[in-house]
Amino acid sequence: MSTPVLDVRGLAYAYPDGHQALFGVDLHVHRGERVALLGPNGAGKTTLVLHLNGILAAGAGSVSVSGLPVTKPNVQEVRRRVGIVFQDPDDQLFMPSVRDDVAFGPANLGLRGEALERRVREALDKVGMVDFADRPPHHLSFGQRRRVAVATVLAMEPEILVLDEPSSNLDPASRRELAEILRGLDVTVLMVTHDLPYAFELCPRSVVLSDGVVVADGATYDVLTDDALMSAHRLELPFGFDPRTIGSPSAG
Ligand SMILES: Nc1ncnc2c1ncn2[C@@H]1O[C@H](COP(=O)(O)OP(=O)(O)OP(=O)(O)O)[C@@H](O)[C@H]1O
Repeated sequence: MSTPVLDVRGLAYAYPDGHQALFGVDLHVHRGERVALLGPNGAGKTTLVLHLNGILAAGAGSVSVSGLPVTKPNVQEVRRRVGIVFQDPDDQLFMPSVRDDVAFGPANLGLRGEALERRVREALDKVGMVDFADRPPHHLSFGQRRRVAVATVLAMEPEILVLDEPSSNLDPASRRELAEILRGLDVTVLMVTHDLPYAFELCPRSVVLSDGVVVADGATYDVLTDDALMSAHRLELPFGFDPRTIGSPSAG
């Protein structure tokens, strides 16, 4: 099989106060996959994500992105390859205009002039925000800001897009629109979420992390319909949502 885009092996991590958050996590994500990372509060999902672009350094084990180890000397290239969209778009948008925010990363990589303009336009086009290029980000709705945050990451042409709770704080229409955008992207996706219907809709595969350990890794349908697994790890389907009555969504 090809080199995984994301290859996490035996990853263990303890915070400086001694709290052990990850115990030997293995996770392999291949090109084009969309994978949901599920698990109760405190499972270690954020801790894992912070290792993917070198914000945290592995205590034991390793993380590689398309064969490149996530280590200090590689951190700049790793951060181009791993695009993380954090939960709060305001953590990612700080320039006077949408265009400037989306241009910031590629300009840092040395892109200029028409090449930079094109990169920005393409990224905004992917999230349906071209018409907002001249607007100050703080004048946009929350849902629009989240889409711009996704564009800032796409403009780096990452190998993997990591999304932390992408559906949080979105109204139903914005939630659906973002799902359509994400489904249409030609990029590998790892999505951290407590929104199990969103995981079901978007990600054919789910990985469940609990107490710092991977306790399940398989088809999202199988994970969400495994009642013993779900209750053992405090995962609950919202009232009225039953994957069995919907059936497996297409992987497309
Ligand atoms: N800076 C820190 N120092 C010490 N312990 C921490 C720190 N950050 C997180 N933890 C602990 O590590 C464990 C994993 O936390 P983490 O934030 O990775 O979980 P999570 O799965 O992302 O949770 P949530 O779903 O609530 O976002 C928790 O027990 C948490 O209290």
